[in-house]
Amino acid sequence: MEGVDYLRDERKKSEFDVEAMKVAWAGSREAFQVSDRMAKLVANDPVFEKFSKPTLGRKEMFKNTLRKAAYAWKLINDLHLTEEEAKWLRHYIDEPNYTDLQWEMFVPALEGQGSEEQKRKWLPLAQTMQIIGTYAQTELAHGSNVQGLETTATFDHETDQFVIHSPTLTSSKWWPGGMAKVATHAIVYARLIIDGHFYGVHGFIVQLRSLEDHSTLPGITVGDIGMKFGHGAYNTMDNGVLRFDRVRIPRNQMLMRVSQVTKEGKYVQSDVPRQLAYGTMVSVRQTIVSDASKALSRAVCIATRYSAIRRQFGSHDGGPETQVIDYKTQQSRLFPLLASAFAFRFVSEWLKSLQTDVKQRLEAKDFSTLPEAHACTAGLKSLTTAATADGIEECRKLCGGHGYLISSGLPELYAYYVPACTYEGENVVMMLQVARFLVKTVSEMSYKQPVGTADYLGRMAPLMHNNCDVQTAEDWLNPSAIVKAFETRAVRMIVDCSQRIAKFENQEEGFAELSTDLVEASLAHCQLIVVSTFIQRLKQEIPGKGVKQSLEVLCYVYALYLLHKHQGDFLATGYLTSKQASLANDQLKTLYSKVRPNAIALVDSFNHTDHYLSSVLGRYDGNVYPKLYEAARKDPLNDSDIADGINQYVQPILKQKLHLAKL
Ligand SMILES: CCCCC/C=C\C/C=C\C/C=C\CC/C=C/C(=O)SCCNC(=O)CCNC(=O)[C@H](O)C(C)(C)COP(=O)(O)OP(=O)(O)OC[C@H]1O[C@@H](n2cnc3c(N)ncnc32)[C@H](O)[C@@H]1OP(=O)(O)O
Ligand SMILES: Cc1cc2nc3c(=O)[nH]c(=O)nc-3n(C[C@H](O)[C@H](O)[C@H](O)COP(=O)(O)OP(=O)(O)OC[C@H]3O[C@@H](n4cnc5c(N)ncnc54)[C@H](O)[C@@H]3O)c2cc1C
Repeated sequence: MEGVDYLRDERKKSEFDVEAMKVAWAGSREAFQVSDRMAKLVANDPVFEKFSKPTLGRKEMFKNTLRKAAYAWKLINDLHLTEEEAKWLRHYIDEPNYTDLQWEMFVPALEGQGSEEQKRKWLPLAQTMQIIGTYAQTELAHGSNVQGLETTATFDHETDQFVIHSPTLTSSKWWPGGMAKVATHAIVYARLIIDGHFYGVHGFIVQLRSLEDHSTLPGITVGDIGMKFGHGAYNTMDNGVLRFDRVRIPRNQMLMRVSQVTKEGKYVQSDVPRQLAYGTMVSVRQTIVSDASKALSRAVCIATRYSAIRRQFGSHDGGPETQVIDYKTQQSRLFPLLASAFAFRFVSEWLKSLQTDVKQRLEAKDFSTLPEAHACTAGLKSLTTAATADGIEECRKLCGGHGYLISSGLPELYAYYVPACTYEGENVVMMLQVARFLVKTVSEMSYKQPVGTADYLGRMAPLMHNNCDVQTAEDWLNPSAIVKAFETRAVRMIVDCSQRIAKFENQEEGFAELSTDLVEASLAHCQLIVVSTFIQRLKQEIPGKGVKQSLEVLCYVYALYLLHKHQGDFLATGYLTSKQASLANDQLKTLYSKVRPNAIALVDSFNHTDHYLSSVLGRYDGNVYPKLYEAARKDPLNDSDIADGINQYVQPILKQKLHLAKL
């Protein structure tokens, strides 16, 4: 039997309706149709071919990506694609480039932080790509600490302009995507200075390049920061360095929704919180959570299909060896990742709806849910990107030696994905933001009832004193037992930290001293959100034979896997006995055997095309070995029998050996 037959047999074992599961994964039939249409459009167009990418040099690779981006823009216009379709099209092209910054950061920054007048002027230009923008916040010496940025924007009363300046080497903008070679404009974050007084960091629209010939404008020095981790992965992007030598911009190019500077040089703070200036980061963090489920599902799809094809050991009387997916150890590494992909998918949908709600409230000047939205996006961004990056690497290992080949698709995916743990808020820094929110919530509870994702903190008294009543492994198949365990663990960890901080004379010192425990407490809170969201999702109607039941199994796998992984927390907080933790682990193993017959169908439900996976190991048809062989044959080193350099550097050594032998 060949891999093709193995996957065919696997698909026959499925206990649920795969087409209905595709819809559940996508969120709705309409969402499925849009993404499916765009996936096929990209997969079937030779312009978007990407198998040659690993063999290209940096310049060729960059140019190739520009070509694809230009062609994609043409398609978007020629085919009158909707915003949603265009987003999926870019996603499936699967090559980081300047348009990510244009659509995910530059346009949202204008929308979220521009005044109505500024939006009227700049948005049509950006939305039609008459200008191309980037988001220039991070500097050589400061990224996480936004208030520590050094670039200055000094108001000049006489000319009614701001003077944008890089006073030091360390103030050079460093990292912004698309900035080195493509962006014509940037939203530059700088210290606003009026009459020698510092008014905080604000965003300014600055033109970098001529719209006529693309040359850099006077006073601007811009370039690429150099090659990044992984060959093809993120090197299609021109992350840049940028310096300003007293570049002048009109006053009305400071983003003025949150605060304004008048012609007279007066600083006016609107009646909106200053944190709204960080709004772009909040919205992109939500997109990053959604992207995590896509990246993880991609890696899991490859590792699962390959695990069903790969056979090692266990052959009796010349029969076939065991499929590696049947090893319990393989299942215990793979199936929690499969469950995590679904968990992240559902939590990202929930986060999107939370954000829509916050946006509507902000328009009505209700800022009450902003801190929670910030904590949720920061925390979930951190949780999902860390788990996804680790998960991709685990999938690579699950594929044994072949996982290390570029043709497996996994090394490139990892290298492309792993910076998500750093960009848009370094993950530990983000978890500390969650901790601030939680500690503050606890400290305010005497006069303010916690709501939303923190509402369980308001049920502190019972949660602090109850004990788990699970007695059998079966008892763990109960959503309320699971939620209670996660709530109790989180509440006890948060309260413990809060009480210990309170003992410090200086609360900031206490926070710093306890920061490692606080990060763990924040993780517990975020895991509770993901688990609860999964459970809530299952309370909704989910059509299709066996779909809900399969998702229920995955939900339990996700929750009990976390419980097992963090059993130290659960035991230390005293809610569980070691017997109950061990029962959870027993149940987890039973659940793996329920996932097993459905594993291939579950990864088929992601609806990933072979083009998107770009993996010989993860091919839909399972024809792995012939295609691996074929891919290897195509390596440039195999172009000729005697490679360049052999005659020059190897033959002389061999000949020298002969000479020595004669002596
Ligand atoms: C193409 C491949 C990628 C595909 C990925 C797919 C999708 C993604 C799409 C696009 C991305 C594409 C490429 C990636 C591009 C990357 C871009 C970037 O990385 S841009 C730069 C991002 N930089 C950061 O995220 C910096 C992180 N730092 C911060 O956010 C802040 O400095 C920090 C750490 C929050 C601290 O801020 P500071 O003002 O000093 O705050 P305080 O600690 O004093 O807090 C004051 C209060 O404000 C609250 N706060 C902070 N932030 C927010 C916020 N965003 N919203 C609301 N409230 C906020 C904070 O909690 C404090 O509240 P209290 O006073 O305690 O109540
Ligand atoms: C691929 C990529 C693309 C990017 N694109 C952009 C872009 O388009 N625009 C842009 O402006 N920026 C961009 N960035 C920059 C990115 O946003 C920053 O790198 C990120 O915010 C982290 O900041 P940092 O580099 O200063 O890390 P640092 O803050 O220096 O982190 C270094 C270490 O210090 C720790 N640390 C920092 N502060 C604390 C603290 N208070 N408590 C405890 N530990 C702490 C961190 O946990 C980390 O371990 C990009 C970065 C990458 C990698």
